[in-house]
Amino acid sequence: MAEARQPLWRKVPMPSSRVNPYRIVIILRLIILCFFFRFRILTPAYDAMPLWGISVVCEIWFALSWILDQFPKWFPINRETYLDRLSLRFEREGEPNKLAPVDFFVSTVDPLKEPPIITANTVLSILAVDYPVDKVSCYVSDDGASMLLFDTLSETAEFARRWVPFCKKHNVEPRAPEFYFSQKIDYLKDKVYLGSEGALDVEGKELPRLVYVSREKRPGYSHHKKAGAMNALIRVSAVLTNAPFMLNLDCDHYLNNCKAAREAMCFLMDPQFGKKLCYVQFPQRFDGIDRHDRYANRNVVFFDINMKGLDGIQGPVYVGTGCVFNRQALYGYDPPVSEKRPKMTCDCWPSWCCCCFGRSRKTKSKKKGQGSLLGGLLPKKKKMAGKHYSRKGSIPAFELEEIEEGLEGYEELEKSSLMSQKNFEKRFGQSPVFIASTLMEEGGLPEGTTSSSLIKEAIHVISCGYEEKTEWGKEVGWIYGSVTEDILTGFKMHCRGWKSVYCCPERAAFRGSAPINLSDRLHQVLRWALGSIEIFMSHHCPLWYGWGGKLKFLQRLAYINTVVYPFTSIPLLAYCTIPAVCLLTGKFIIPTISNLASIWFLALFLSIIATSVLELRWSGVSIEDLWRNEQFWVIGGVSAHLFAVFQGLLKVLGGVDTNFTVTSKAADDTEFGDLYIFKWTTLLIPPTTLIILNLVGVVAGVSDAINNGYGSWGPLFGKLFFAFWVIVHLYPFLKGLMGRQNRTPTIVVLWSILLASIFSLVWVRIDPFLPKQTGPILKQCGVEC
Ligand SMILES: O=c1ccn([C@@H]2O[C@H](COP(=O)(O)OP(=O)(O)O[C@H]3O[C@H](CO)[C@@H](O)[C@H](O)[C@H]3O)[C@@H](O)[C@H]2O)c(=O)[nH]1
Ligand SMILES: [Mn+2]
Repeated sequence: MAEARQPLWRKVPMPSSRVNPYRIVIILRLIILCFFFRFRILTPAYDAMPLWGISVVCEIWFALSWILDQFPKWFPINRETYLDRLSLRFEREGEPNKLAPVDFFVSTVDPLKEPPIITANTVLSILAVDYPVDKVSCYVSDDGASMLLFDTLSETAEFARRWVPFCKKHNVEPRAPEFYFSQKIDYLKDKVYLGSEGALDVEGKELPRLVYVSREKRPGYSHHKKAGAMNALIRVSAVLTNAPFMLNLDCDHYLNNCKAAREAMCFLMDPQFGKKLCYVQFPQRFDGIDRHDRYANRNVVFFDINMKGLDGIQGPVYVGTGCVFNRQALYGYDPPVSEKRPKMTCDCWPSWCCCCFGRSRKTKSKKKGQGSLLGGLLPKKKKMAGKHYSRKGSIPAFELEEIEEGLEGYEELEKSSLMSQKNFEKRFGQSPVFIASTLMEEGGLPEGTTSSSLIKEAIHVISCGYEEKTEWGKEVGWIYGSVTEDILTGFKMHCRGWKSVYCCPERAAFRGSAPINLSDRLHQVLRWALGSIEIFMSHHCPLWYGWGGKLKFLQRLAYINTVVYPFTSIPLLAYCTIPAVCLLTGKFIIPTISNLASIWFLALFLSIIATSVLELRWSGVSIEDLWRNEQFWVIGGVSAHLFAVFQGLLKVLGGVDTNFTVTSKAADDTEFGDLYIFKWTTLLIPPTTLIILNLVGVVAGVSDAINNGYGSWGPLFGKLFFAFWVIVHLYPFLKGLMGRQNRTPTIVVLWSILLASIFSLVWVRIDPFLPKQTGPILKQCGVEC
């Protein structure tokens, strides 16, 4: 009994011996940065003002983006769950099982890029989940309305009758057949069970529900891609099963740990803490990535450093898959306010940290009536469900009293019910069954409904006109307006004051596939960056949206970072080009460097290295992963991100729409997206140009040094170092460009040759080996000549 009362999870703080040095170095780096900028700004290069100006602007941008990236990692934490206590508390012998029901959502759209067998695997892994069967329902959204998938799913359902009992009997992991059988183990070694009848016997044993959903689509209606598909699933599932929690997965992310749903319940069913949670996010882990992870597909730095940092503030961002939602949060409600007076400080250290600073001011200024959308609706709820709902939490207490006082006469009650019915329809659309379901906070279906009428209603709520003139996609459900609907949806919830939790069980909860070739990968980051730009240019931009709300300051910094990072491509490209330009024109951006100044340069480099090393130490990320991350930052930065910025501008200024190109899930993609050749070439040009520019710069530097002696070795070394940096960073890109994994369109090669010829021509014009040549390069040694 006492055991059952114990907490279901625990925050595991990072040891202070790890975090404190890390924080000290961050502060030092900030101070050094100030001195560095003092030097840079006070010593302009008078003969190369534009170059100097550009480089300083770039440096300032880099510093700002560093701050945006760094400070949300100030309070990293880990969490630990206790599954045994969960089942002690909610699964007592002889009593009905009290674990909360969960609706699983799987989305798929393109049967060619996402072969149905992948979805089938995911579905099987869900059906075999270690959770009470009557509490599991699996909804598959097929945006492609593919007959092939429909057939596959009916076969899958049939196969599940064998597969599920087999998994449970032998306790296998993972429960996606393809991945289970691809493990190199001798299945017959210690269990000879294939002949046993029991494993095949499914009679009498219940299986979880499996529902195939393909929403209606018509020309002339906007379908809002994945977000639209998810919103259709919210409504269908509300009508058919209405579990209070839903687990959302992309079709390729199968359940790798059959206890994943239980892990999430340790947080969501926590009596106090759970009520404030909008979702529990799991890290994304991947199969089938090349051993060296050339294109940083695993995103380890993001999943093991940034997300753990956010977990210590208001919670991880939602990343689109592997996430268990609280249904109430998706309905656009505010989290319940705790019974106690609102705390003036957060759990952060030190207590005067910026997030609390912002908050204590806000609590005072909170206006009456704010966030009380439901104020007028409360009586209706009471009437309909005959139960007191805790959504009271979202309404300031004094206001609630007012409402209750106003409810004296029955007439008034009727009137307000009518009003609220209207409000509900405005918000959720015209489905009485759906609206009734939203009031059942504990889940479950309204009484007196027949399954045939429910199915009819389910079809009604996925018709394409259903969302018109409602709040779906604006305040309710997955939010529309960006191809990275995930970031936007999570952001809105955090703005409302919800918290989220990052859950990293030892055995990865889910595993998915990632694009392995360069073209797919660049396309993916292009889409992500585009999504960010879309948010940046919308009214949901975290730079100005929701100030005065409940978004913590550091959390806001993190969200700002997620929408502005693509812009870094511009200074990055400029900064990478400047050295070559310097060498070609003989004008330098750092005219003279004093001993003191060189100390700031050195200190800056050292502190950059030190932060990385200390970050690796508290997170356990390997140096190789950090390196890949850095490399891909440059590769994506000078190509896909840059392109996204232009495409985003085009969209806003010219109204050119962005499309959602689904990432191929099959490991061996055969065709090279023939439709997108033009796009690809455009993407591949900037890095190619960059490399050529730098090679030219290096050659220029070498010949210059040979011609002019000792005087120019300094810039030459700088140049060599820089070329090394660029080449090392672009190495995986080059390999991808040349390698077999990626069939490069001939056009890219042609472009490169063309660019190379242009530069060679320029080179011939300024050949410093010719005696008495007074080309631009020779000017640089000035007096010495
Ligand atoms: O009209 C559409 C388009 C996409 N999808 C589904 O959306 C999911 C994500 O698409 P994918 O191409 O795999 O995107 P990734 O880049 O791999 O996905 C990451 O980034 C996306 C945001 O851009 C998130 O939506 C994803 O969940 C997240 O895993 C897939 O299941 C698709 O089937 C739909 O259901 N309908
Ligand atoms: Mn994916």
